Amino acid sequence: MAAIRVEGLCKSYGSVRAVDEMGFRVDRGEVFGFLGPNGAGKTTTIRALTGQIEPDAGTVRVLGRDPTTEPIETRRHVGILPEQGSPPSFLTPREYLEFVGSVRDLEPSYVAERIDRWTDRLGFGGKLDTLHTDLSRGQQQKVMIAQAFLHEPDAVLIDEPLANLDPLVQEQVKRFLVAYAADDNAVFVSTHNIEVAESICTRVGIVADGRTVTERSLEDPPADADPLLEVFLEEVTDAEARDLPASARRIVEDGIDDIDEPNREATEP
Ligand SMILES: Nc1ncnc2c1ncn2[C@@H]1O[C@H](COP(=O)(O)OP(=O)(O)OP(=O)(O)O)[C@@H](O)[C@H]1O
Repeated sequence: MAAIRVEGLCKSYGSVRAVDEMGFRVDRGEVFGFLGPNGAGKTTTIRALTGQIEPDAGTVRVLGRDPTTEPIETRRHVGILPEQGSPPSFLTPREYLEFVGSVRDLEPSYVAERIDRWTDRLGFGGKLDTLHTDLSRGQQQKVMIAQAFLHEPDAVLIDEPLANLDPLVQEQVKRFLVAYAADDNAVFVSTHNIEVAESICTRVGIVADGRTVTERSLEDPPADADPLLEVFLEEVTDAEARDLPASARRIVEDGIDDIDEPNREATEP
């Protein structure tokens, strides 16, 4: 059984079709990269995976549960790291992580051990009892990473995992994500960052215009495989071109220099 399965997912906001027949699956053992440009429908898909919105159509399953009908149970079993999420300003990291542990029905001694492990791993031990409001954005991101993994979930949904982190911590988090997936867990990473995807993902789905336009394994790629950036640009440009009227499509497909020049002589005074 796939850890995460999405089939024919559609979601509109008024007249905007944000997600249009989206489909992909993520198995245990994979770091799946959800790669797409701004407005491609990534956040909307994550909101469907976490039960925050009701799809107009399609099937979504996370660890065998339907997030639409079981949003709380689904969220209890997965780890979620939202892109814009920040811990509550009026709590310290220790208080917040203890709160997350109690919401997840974890034993206090287990939570204390997990807090120690995460503060060591990410190096915010000195800030455990400082109010979040007095932490830097990167330090707050570390706390958010710790909360997502506190209960050792079988599947994690991560939006831009390395935002605001310094290069050293980025490297540590990347290695951790790879090792976490290798331990028979499913890691879903939504990102714009092709280098991040290339360095940690076993497979990527390129998303454009509300759907997965192509998927590609990054494990043992053939020597003549096109670079991921090239594939990404080509797929995204193609998807954008499909939505344009014919005249504009020619500009996108041929490049602006290849468009026939209007007869300047005829129009110039
Ligand atoms: N609440 C909303 N109301 C109306 N339109 C929305 C809403 N949320 C998203 N959209 C539209 O849906 C489309 C997909 O948005 P979404 O946020 O899912 O994209 P995204 O891939 O996460 O983009 P980004 O990388 O910029 O965060 C966009 O055209 C966006 O303008």
